[in-house]
Amino acid sequence: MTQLKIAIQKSGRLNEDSLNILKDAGISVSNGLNQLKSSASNFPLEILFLRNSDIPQYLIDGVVDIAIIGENLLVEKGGNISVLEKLDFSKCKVSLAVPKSFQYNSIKDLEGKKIATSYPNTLNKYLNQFGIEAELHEISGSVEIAPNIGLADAICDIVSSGSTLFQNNLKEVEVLFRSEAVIAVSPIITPEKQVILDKLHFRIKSVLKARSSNYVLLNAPNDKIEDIVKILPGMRSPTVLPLAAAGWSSIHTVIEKSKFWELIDELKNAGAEGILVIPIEKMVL
Ligand SMILES: Nc1ncnc2c1ncn2[C@@H]1O[C@H](COP(=O)(O)OP(=O)(O)OP(=O)(O)O)[C@@H](O)[C@H]1O
Ligand SMILES: O=P(O)(O)OC[C@H]1O[C@H](OP(=O)(O)OP(=O)(O)O)[C@H](O)[C@@H]1O
Ligand SMILES: [Mg+2]
Repeated sequence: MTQLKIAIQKSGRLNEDSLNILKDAGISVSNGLNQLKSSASNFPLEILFLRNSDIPQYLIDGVVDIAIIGENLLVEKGGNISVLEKLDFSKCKVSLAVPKSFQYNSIKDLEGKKIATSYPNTLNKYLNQFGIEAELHEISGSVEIAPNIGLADAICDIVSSGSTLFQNNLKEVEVLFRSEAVIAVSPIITPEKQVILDKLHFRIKSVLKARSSNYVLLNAPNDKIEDIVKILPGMRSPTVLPLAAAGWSSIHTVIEKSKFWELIDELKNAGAEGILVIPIEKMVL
């Protein structure tokens, strides 16, 4: 039987969230300690646990069909790998940073400077856009230490909370790229495997939609229903059910988490009471 091959980071930031999204999509994967390969028991999926930095090449060569990987790494490695879906975790930036004492006004200030980075291609492309020539030093980790040990004048690396920059007395001056974990697809996926991928993609979209939405129930006097319904986005139209108490109804709808706090004051002002917010497990549109 044909199986789709997915690469997942063996250990590190992406590992747990990657396994969780498969689990939420109803796919059971057993991954014992130090296991490098596993098969899902209830879906035609083979899982390979690999080093993050090796994954783009495996995709290019078609050794794996898809992968869960940071988009920043795909951009850095190039190749004809497509992004099927952004997964809303491992959000970070690839940024340029300089020591706090560096009087930075524009990218021109980096002309001729030494820059330490784990992302030389991404950085080169960015500098070329502005016609800046700099001396790039490629290092694979702990990049932020480079200016403090006299190795570089600036760095280009991943920034998330900014605490590593802060601890090393650096300030972010340019954001080159905003990244998050994605499902990446090999350029040489077969039509047979594409059918399996379409099924997996459908499930993952349902998981992502559910993760970003809540089910909301509220009570309102009947004469306020019209005003409240106007405020609510809903999948199609909110459900309105009568309460046991005469003249009152319960209104049910789905609200995107990002919009909830904007809507709540409007709903209360329009007469909504007893608002309940419930997580959604899956959402199939
Ligand atoms: N501090 C961070 N916050 C959020 N996402 C991050 C952060 N650092 C890295 N990432 C994202 O997570 C991915 C994996 O990062 P992780 O630190 O686990 O591995 P790595 O250092 O890139 O590579 P390796 O697996 O070779 O050690 C990165 O490619 C990036 O997309
Ligand atoms: O803005 P922050 O929240 O501080 O995160 C940014 C840091 O996180 C990553 O390092 P990681 O811990 O993965 O170590 P590494 O250099 O070995 O990859 C990245 O390379 C930055 O150094
Ligand atoms: Mg890292």
